[in-house]
Amino acid sequence: MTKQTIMIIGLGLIGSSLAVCIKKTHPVSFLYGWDNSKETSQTAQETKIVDQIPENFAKAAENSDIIVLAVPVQTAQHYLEELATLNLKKEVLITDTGSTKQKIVHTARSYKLNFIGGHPMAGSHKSGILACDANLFENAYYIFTPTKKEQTEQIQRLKELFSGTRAKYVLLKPKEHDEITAMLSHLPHIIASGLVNQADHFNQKYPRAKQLAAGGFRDITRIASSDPQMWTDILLSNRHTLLQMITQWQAKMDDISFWLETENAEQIYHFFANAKDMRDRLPVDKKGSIPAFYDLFVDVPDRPGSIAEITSLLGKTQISLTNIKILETREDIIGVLQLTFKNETDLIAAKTHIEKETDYHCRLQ
Ligand SMILES: NC(=O)C1=CN([C@@H]2O[C@H](COP(=O)(O)OP(=O)(O)OC[C@H]3O[C@@H](n4cnc5c(N)ncnc54)[C@H](O)[C@@H]3O)[C@@H](O)[C@H]2O)C=CC1
Ligand SMILES: O=C(O)C(=O)Cc1ccc(O)cc1
Repeated sequence: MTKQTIMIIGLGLIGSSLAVCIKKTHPVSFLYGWDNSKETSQTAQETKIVDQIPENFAKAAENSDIIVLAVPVQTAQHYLEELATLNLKKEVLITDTGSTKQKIVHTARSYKLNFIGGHPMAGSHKSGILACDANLFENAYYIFTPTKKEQTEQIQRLKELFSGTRAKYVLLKPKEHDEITAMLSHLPHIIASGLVNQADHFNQKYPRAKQLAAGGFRDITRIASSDPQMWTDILLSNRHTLLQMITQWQAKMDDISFWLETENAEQIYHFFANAKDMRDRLPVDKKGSIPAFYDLFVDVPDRPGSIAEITSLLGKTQISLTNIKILETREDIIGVLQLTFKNETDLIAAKTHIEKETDYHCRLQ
């Protein structure tokens, strides 16, 4: 790739991870970064994730060959509006990373911008520049949503730009994209958060319920830890599709209620058997669409020194942690420590080590 100037707007999880991937494969390119958080901009500058945080947004955008919007989906709409008022280069190509595509593609078209919608289908329930990960997109799907045949050349430019992600590129129509992601990503987020909210209410009656949350509850609700603002934006921008899917979901729940009321064991069995069959046939590609972080949950007694004991144990073995969080700190009970690792090897090594050296119980979810 010839020397290009690229501007990344939004330097959170996705923007900063893309910036690192671009720099890796295109070291001669020049990267501007723009973020409305001073702290994030400062981190991006200090860690050299981008080459420059410009003082003047408009000048930097006008100087860019490619502009990547990696901000929340509603914010991306406003940036398109602003970009449309600038004197951008004639050949400038604008793309985004948002989780929904119809609205943004429509807005870009209304401003006659040279725009291709993009969506790297990998991420995490973590956000912000501190979660930046050069391997985040490896083997994940990276969707582009061109609207015209003539956009082949621009798609090629983007494929080259993002080659360092090592993602698998897929082309979809914006509507197809929004329907598929509504089913496989947006509706599951609603259901996961709904379950947690219901359990929260239940917890008032049985305060120990939270502590007893079993593996299944943790598995299905992991994504309820995602950024609430990001998900509010996503839902509102895929409203019509989601309303239909929620209606279908409600009908499925009505079926279950009816089979329970009528004690219809056969139908209930089919419900589970059919789901098991489909679930067991899902491709085992670990990063096909989702987490790039590996969490270990350790039950620790609530006594001074237990957290330090674990971190120093891991320190001695050179297993590096990317994050540590205390999930439960109430006095009389055992606490849960959430340890996050960058890869599965570190996760398994840490689990084996902690279990060998202590009597703490470890769980993967
Ligand atoms: N988190 C995930 O797993 C995935 C997210 N996406 C999409 O990518 C986009 C970015 O998501 P993340 O990086 O996860 O979010 P994030 O919250 O980690 O990063 C967003 C960044 O945008 C900045 N920002 C917010 N408003 C701004 C404004 N007005 N001007 C400049 N900067 C602003 C924030 O300070 C933050 O650094 C969203 O549209 C999201 O739907 C796509 C795939 C996966
Ligand atoms: O961590 C998870 O399970 C996710 O669901 C991450 C994610 C969030 C938003 C997207 O548009 C794509 C992937």
